[in-house]
Amino acid sequence: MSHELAVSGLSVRYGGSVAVADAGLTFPGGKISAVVGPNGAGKSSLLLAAYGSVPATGRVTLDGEDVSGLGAAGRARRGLALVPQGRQIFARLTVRENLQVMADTLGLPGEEVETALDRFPILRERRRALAGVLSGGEQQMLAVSRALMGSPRALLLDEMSTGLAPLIVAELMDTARRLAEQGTVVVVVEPSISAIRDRLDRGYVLLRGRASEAIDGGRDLDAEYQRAMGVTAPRPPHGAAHDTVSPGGAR
Ligand SMILES: Nc1ncnc2c1ncn2[C@@H]1O[C@H](COP(=O)(O)OP(=O)(O)OP(=O)(O)O)[C@@H](O)[C@H]1O
Repeated sequence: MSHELAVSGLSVRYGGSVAVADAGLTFPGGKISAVVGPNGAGKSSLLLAAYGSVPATGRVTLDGEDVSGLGAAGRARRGLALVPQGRQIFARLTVRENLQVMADTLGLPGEEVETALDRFPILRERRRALAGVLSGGEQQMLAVSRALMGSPRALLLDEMSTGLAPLIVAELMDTARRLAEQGTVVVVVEPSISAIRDRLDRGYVLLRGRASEAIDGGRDLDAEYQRAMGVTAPRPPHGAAHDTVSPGGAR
């Protein structure tokens, strides 16, 4: 079954400043969607608001069910999962203990911990290691595997690829693709998608809290983002030379 996550009229305010302004975005299962925007555009705020861990106005629906009235724990139990920026694993617990905490939180049986350890071979190998001593890529795999416990309907990945080697990013994107093929909603949020654009199906550009229309195709999404940031000149008329301007306009 293919799932769907949608937000409409979603706004996030911190005191007097607006981080997300009246956003309306739809994330269908079966596809890898991206939200791309520069630092401070409101990407994390958007994800956290969808997940229910920052106060927001507007509506969030999962498979048509309005979950706006639920907190993060309630939304997690409905099948929404978030890998937050910075991963937020428990550094002083072992890999296995980190997974056990999630199993306990969601009331899952012990076998789920074994399944989570098997999701990436390195996790089983390092199951007794303290999570704090894992490499960045290993920590990200732990965070992703933990988020997948309980088979969520929608997985939100906040800056998953930051600081990771291309091979690790490729492995994580393979996992994302397998999930999407099973109908799971997969949303990746990144300040740059140049390295992964061929792995993306669609997405939105977010600038100063405002989202674009949905854009199909990772390459078109990246091109639109570059254009919006002033990195690439608008596509010239047919037959004319294609100028590339300096990236000085980008933040
Ligand atoms: N807890 C907070 N309190 C006050 N302002 C905040 C808070 N969190 C974020 N902001 C502000 O909201 C705006 C959007 O921040 P947000 O972290 O959502 O952007 P982002 O696109 O995820 O940025 P980055 O790529 O740097 O992580 C920024 O101006 C930021 O300073």
